[in-house]
Parts: sequence; C-alpha cells; structure tokens
Amino acid sequence: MLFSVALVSACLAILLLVATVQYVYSRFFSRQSIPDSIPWVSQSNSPLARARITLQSFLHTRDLVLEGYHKYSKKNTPFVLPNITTGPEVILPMSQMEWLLSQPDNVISQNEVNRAFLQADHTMLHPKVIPDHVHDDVIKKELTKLLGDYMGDVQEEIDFAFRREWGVDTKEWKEVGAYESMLNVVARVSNRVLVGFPLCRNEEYLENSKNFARLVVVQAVFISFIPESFKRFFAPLINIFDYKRYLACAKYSIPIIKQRLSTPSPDEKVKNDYIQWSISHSYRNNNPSERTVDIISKRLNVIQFAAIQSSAITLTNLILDLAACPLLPQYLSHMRAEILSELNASDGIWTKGALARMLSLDSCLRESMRLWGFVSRGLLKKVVAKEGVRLPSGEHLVCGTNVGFHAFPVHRDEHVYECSQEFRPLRFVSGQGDQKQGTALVTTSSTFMAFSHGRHACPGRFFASQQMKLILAYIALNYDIERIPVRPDNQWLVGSQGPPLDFKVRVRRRVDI
Ligand code: HEM
Repeated sequence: MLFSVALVSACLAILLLVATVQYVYSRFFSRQSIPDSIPWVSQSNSPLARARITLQSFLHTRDLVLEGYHKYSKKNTPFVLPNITTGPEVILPMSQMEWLLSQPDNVISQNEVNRAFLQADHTMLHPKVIPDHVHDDVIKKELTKLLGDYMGDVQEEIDFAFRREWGVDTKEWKEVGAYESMLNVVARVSNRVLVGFPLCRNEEYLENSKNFARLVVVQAVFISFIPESFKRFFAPLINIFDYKRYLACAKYSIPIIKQRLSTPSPDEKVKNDYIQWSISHSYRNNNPSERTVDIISKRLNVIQFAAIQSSAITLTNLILDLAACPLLPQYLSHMRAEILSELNASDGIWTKGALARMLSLDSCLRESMRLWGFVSRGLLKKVVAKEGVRLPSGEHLVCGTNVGFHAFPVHRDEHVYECSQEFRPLRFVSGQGDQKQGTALVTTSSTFMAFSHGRHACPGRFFASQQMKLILAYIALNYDIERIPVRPDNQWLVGSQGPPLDFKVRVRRRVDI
C-alpha cells in the first residue's frame, strides 16, 4: 500500500516536472517554429540569448522594438521581437504592409491577437464578446451614424463634469490628478451616450463602470503566465473585483434591458442607447442568442471599458504634453481663435461640420497619440490558416505565429516625422482661413497607427475623436494649465505604455471666454 502511494506520488512529481520544463522551454527558449533565417532582436540566436531577451521584454519592449526597427526594418528585413506574455512576434519591414493588409481574416486574424493580449476569454465576462463582430457592427452601424445627434448631450455632460473635476475658481490654481480627472470626465461623457440619462448621473453606477477592467493589461499579464489548462480555475480569482464591478452595474442595467426586451416592437426607438442598439442589431441579424439579458449586460460593460479607458489614457497623455509645452499659451490661444471663428461661421452652433473644420484640435490630439499611443503594436495579426503563410520575402510562417508592425518606432522615426521626439501640437495643420489644411484625427495610415490601421482599425475612433475634440475645445476655452518643467515619461509593461496614473497638474478657470 505504502509502496503504491509512493509510486503514484513519484509519477505525479515526474509529470509535474516534465510539464514545468516544457512550459519554461516553450515560453523562454523555443523558436516557436519561426524560421532560422529571421533574426531575433539580439546579437546571438542561441536559446540562452532568446531567454534573456524574452525576459527583457517584460519591462524593456520599448528598447527592443527600437533596436529591431533600426537594425532590421530599416534594412527591409523581418525580425523577431520577443513578447513574454503572448509569444514572439515577426515584425515586418514597411515594404510588406500592403501584403499584410490584403490578407483575408481566415488566413491572418487581428482579432486573435487582441483576444490574447487582453486574455479576453477570461477578463471580458463572456467568451463571445471579443471574437465575434457584434461590437464592431453596433459601433459602426448605430453609434457612429448618430454622432451628430449627440453633440448637445456630450457638451452638456462635459460642462457638468469639468465644473466638478477642475472647478470654477478663476483666482486660485487647483491641483487635480491628471488621470483621475480625465477618467471621471470620460466616464460621464461616454455613459451619457451609452446608457443615457438618468443612469449616467448615478454615482454608484459610474464608479463601477469606469473602474471595470481598469487594470486589464496587468491582469492579462498575470493570466498569460498561467498554463492554459489551469486558467479557468485561477483567472476568476484574478478577476474577482471586476466581476463584482460588473454585478454592481448589472444591478442597474438588467432591469432596463428586461423592460426593453418586453416592448412589443423591436424597432421602437424607446431610447437611443447601447441597450437599444444591441436589441435592434439582434433583430436585424435574426440572432435571438444576442437578445438575452446576460449577453447584453456583459457587452455593455465591455464596451464601456473599451470606450472609457482608452480615451481617459489618451487624454491624460495630452494633458501632460500640454502642461510641459513651453509655448502652451500661444497654442491654446491659436486653438481658441480657430474654435471661435468656426463657431461664428456656423451661427454659434456646434455642428459636426464646424467641429470637423477645427483642425488644430485634430492635430494636437494626433500629435500626442503619435508620441504616446498606448499599445506599441500598430497592426499585429496571428496566422490562422492551418497551412501557414509565405511572406513576400519568402519565409514560411506556421499557423499560430504573430506577425505585423509596431507603431511606436515608426511614430518616433526621424525620417518620418521631423524632430520626432518633440510635441508639436500644430504638426498636422498648415495654412489659414480658406487655405487651411490638415489631417483628421480618425485618419489612419502606415505612419499613424495609434488606432491601428486597415479594416480592423478601431471602430470607436469616430466617437472617441468627437468626444476628445470637444473636451480639448472646452479646456482651451475655459482653463489655463500651469507649466510643469518636464513631462514625466510613460511606463512600459510588455507592449503597452501608460502615463503615471498619480501625476498631478494645476489648473484654473479662465475669466475671459
Ligand atoms: C482614444 C481612444 C481609443 C484608442 C486609442 C483606441 C485604440 C484601439 C486600437 C489600437 C484597436 C486595435 C486593437 C488591435 O486589434 O490590435 C482598437 C480596437 C477596438 N476599439 Fe478602440 N480605441 C479608442 C476608443 C474606442 C472607443 C471609444 C470604442 C467604443 C465606443 C472603441 C472600441 C473598440 C473595439 C470594439 C475594438 C475591437 C475592434 C475589432 O475587433 O475589430 N475604441 N481600439
């Protein structure tokens, strides 16, 4: 008896050891079937060197991606960038961009990379939420079309939020958390559109919706270290607080969803908000499985996460750039003049057209996103065709390989952007009056990938752009920001970067509007 127990224990211990060795080998030492002819971003191609740079990718992806870009991409050669969480990536030279963009989704999929990056099956409440195209569709077919109708509501909410966050004192400077205040403003404004009045003013609801998945990048890193077969046991522990936040939101959203689902006509415009759009979408696509209280309430939280966190981080970066900009008063005054002149031309009414012509707002936001886009990857996809693919340069990539481009080194390339390290708010505009020209914030290209690029570029960017431009306009018209001597650097975690979340700036309400 004792002997059999010892034998079983010894077998289990050996199995565990083998599994651990296999796990460590595949994560740190393996080439993951990437051809030998594609160099890794390091001096040597040995397993030990691979393990060393894979470890380095945890905090130093920024250095590695810059090194690889200058050493290989600029010489028209693909290279391998390690990624300790989602596996090595084959980074292509720019000459292969058109080829990548032309690949169909059943050969190379962008969604699969996003899903792994967020560990979406475990962090996004329901495994269906990220892989299918419901969000994409609802955003493109409903939200974006209605943007013009929301201008008034959005502005009302911006005014309400800024008065609370940045105050109305025209004499004393007020110290505010850059990220905290932007998170609060964006949560209010996004929810005004996504769930409407009066839920968007419910403090408990706001608190939980703005904090849902706030640390998803960190959570996803932890989950990615757990071996696949154990994730469904341990991931819920890591996500426990987010699940509680979802339940706290669901307490309010579920009764509304139930009530909407019980209305007789599916197309009845009970209210224009996310709940109604998803119900209408499910009828249009004849898909009753998308018409359950469970899936709609979960999708709502996930879309709030996508909308709130990305715009809050982007605006925090912008505030830090503005505060550190030596010519800030001149730039703000330029923006004010443009805003007032365009408003004048549209009889004082904020229209979609007037906002579109306020190109200095686009430029300023675009410039900040160029420098600090929160994901380093610009266009990263996974080979999903069973037979793999052959690159235009001849190498064969097996199914499961990550392949694409990083935005960060392109955005900082001196040959692409003159004085590329400098924040130049008016970089993307030229001329004045009728001669004025510029690039809209939503326009993506091979040299501007902060919203990614191609047919899977962020579908929410039209909404984000309208909201962020209106917020910047409001700041320019109503506040001064005190200069800070140096812009604090962003912190990197694997392939993501974010501003210091506790950084404070001082602001004061302007007297002359
Ligand atoms: C400044 C704000 C934003 C930035 C910088 C941003 C950035 C991005 C990026 C880079 C991607 C591509 C990820 C990848 O596949 O590699 C993406 C996808 C996505 N974004 Fe945004 N986003 C922003 C705002 C929004 C908003 C406001 C919404 C919703 C209203 C949204 C919804 C989505 C969705 C649903 C996807 C996935 C699309 C798909 O799978 O095809 N985003 N976003």
